Amino acid sequence: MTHLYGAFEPRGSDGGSRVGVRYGDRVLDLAAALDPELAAQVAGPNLDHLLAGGPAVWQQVFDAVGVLEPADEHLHDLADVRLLMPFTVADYVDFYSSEHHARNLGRILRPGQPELPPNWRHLPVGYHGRAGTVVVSGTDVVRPSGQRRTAESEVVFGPTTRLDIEAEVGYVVGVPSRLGSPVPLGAFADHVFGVCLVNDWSARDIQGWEYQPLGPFLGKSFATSVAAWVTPLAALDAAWVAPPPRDPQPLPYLDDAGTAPAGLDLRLEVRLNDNLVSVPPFAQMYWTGAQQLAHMTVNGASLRTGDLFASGTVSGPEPGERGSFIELSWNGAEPVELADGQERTFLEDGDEVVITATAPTADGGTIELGEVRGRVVAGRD
Ligand SMILES: O=C(O)/C=C/C(=O)CC(=O)CC(=O)O
Ligand SMILES: [Ca+2]
Ligand SMILES: [Mg+2]
Repeated sequence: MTHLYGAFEPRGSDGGSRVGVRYGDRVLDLAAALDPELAAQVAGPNLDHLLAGGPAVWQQVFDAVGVLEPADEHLHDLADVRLLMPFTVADYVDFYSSEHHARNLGRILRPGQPELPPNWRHLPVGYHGRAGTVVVSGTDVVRPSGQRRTAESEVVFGPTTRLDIEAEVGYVVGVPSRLGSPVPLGAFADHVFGVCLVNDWSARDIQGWEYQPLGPFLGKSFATSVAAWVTPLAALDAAWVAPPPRDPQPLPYLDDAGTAPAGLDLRLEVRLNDNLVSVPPFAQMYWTGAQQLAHMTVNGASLRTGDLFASGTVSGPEPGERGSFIELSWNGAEPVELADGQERTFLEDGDEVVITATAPTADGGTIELGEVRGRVVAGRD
């Protein structure tokens, strides 16, 4: 058993979608396996009902899953099911909280200017994304078309020539909050159910032309992939680590000095066509999920069940720890070598990207988060 929760539908059945827990290469029909009272908490086609249940219910289900001895009849081979979106995405926010990523992008896109914008160390910079185009792992990603400006300053339209990934970790909100009531740092675990891996696909040429002054728009809204599996915070007890030191000290609503460690020691791996191209370290993120949540609601903006907020691209200090190809290839100047003698700057049609991650456990082992996988297919004419 692993504590990975998702939604699945047995192939060729008309029984519909339901909540599943991952057992190796099988998936357990959770509602069928739990006693009726707890089963009611995981009712429905996906995790939405469980998410709304709140921390006491989450813990009850987690504990029950931990001691289940499921009957074979409730287990389905992964090969015989279709994995679906694990929850209904309400709002989607994406942050920019890796200092290494932000500095790299500053150097690449804004040479001659300070690497970090002046606000960066004072608040977790973010933008609102497009919830309706968040897709489950395994969904093909159609190469988007859009406007871009050529090196000769001509404005043209066509398929992106600089399609990229962003390896990220997403937080899944379960418990809503009231409009007008900020969620303080200490209330993070009252609202957030768990995490899932995210690939924030990005068309760098579209993005570079459109993004000033209001930020990313069509260059990122064509698709964002999430893992089919959500890992509850309860499974990450041994993964909390102190985030890097902050300078300057954040304003009080963001100041986590003296709180329990709020960084997460997740180790990501990014593969392109089965080549390991990067190992981004999530423990080094400057701003934590709790700070992102506090910032996102400090103006009184409310949360809804199913809100997804992503960390921002995870990049570490080393070249092999960068979570995007614009960084790995340094804007195309240094192609990434693949094992078969091929190289890549940005993605080609047919390329498949898989992001995986592990987290430490109390006994010195690791658990795996659910992967996020996506293949690029040619744009439609
Ligand atoms: O620095 C920029 O202009 C652009 C940055 C990004 O595209 C990154 C973004 O989406 C936020 C992140 O993933 O960190
Ligand atoms: Ca992003
Ligand atoms: Mg996106």
